[in-house]
Amino acid sequence: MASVDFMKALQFAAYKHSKQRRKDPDSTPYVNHLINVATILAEAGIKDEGVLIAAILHDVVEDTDTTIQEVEQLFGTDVSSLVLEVTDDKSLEKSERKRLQIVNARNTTKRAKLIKLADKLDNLRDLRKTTPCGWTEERRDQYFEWAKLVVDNLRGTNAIMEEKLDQIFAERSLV
Ligand SMILES: Nc1nc2c(ncn2[C@@H]2O[C@H](COP(=O)(O)OP(=O)(O)O)[C@@H](OP(=O)(O)OP(=O)(O)O)[C@H]2O)c(=O)[nH]1
Ligand SMILES: [Mn+2]
Repeated sequence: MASVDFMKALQFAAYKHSKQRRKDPDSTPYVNHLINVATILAEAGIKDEGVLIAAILHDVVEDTDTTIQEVEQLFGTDVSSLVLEVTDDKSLEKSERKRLQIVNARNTTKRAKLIKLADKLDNLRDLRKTTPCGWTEERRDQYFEWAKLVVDNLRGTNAIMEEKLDQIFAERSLV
């Protein structure tokens, strides 16, 4: 059964991301991505509550006005440190952020790696269906190639998610 803390995280994230939409043609509410990431983890056998809560909150600092301090006050240090580990530094150039994701993936804690794998899996599932609004085919292809490099540095973490990611990479002949 879902805990009070998990439901509070979902409520908080739904509120904070309420004005955001995904970049797909249907402009799916952003919160669907957060629910998908937590669902992927649950289906991969993850019962660690801190990981599931941090999955719900994984984009709240990167993509809303929420600070990491606010996450810490509301959800504690365990969750906030996980969220921090999966948050890109938006003050850096995009190319640098993307490079750092590849490099830093290896040194991330195992629990943060789980969230990163689930995040990439959901984003790649979306990309497999449609090209995000405003993206060229080339940008979509580059995302697959970049995601493969990140995932390669997250391996040995969860066989179920890695298998699903490998299927997607194989479909696109990225091996
Ligand atoms: N595939 C896909 N992605 C979408 C869609 N709508 C929003 N996004 C978000 O866009 C991000 C990927 O786009 P990029 O252009 O590479 O990254 P940027 O947001 O940092 O500029 C992902 O951020 P993220 O979750 O923080 O992950 P990451 O890719 O930065 O690791 C993803 O969640 C969509 O319809 N499809
Ligand atoms: Mn995400």
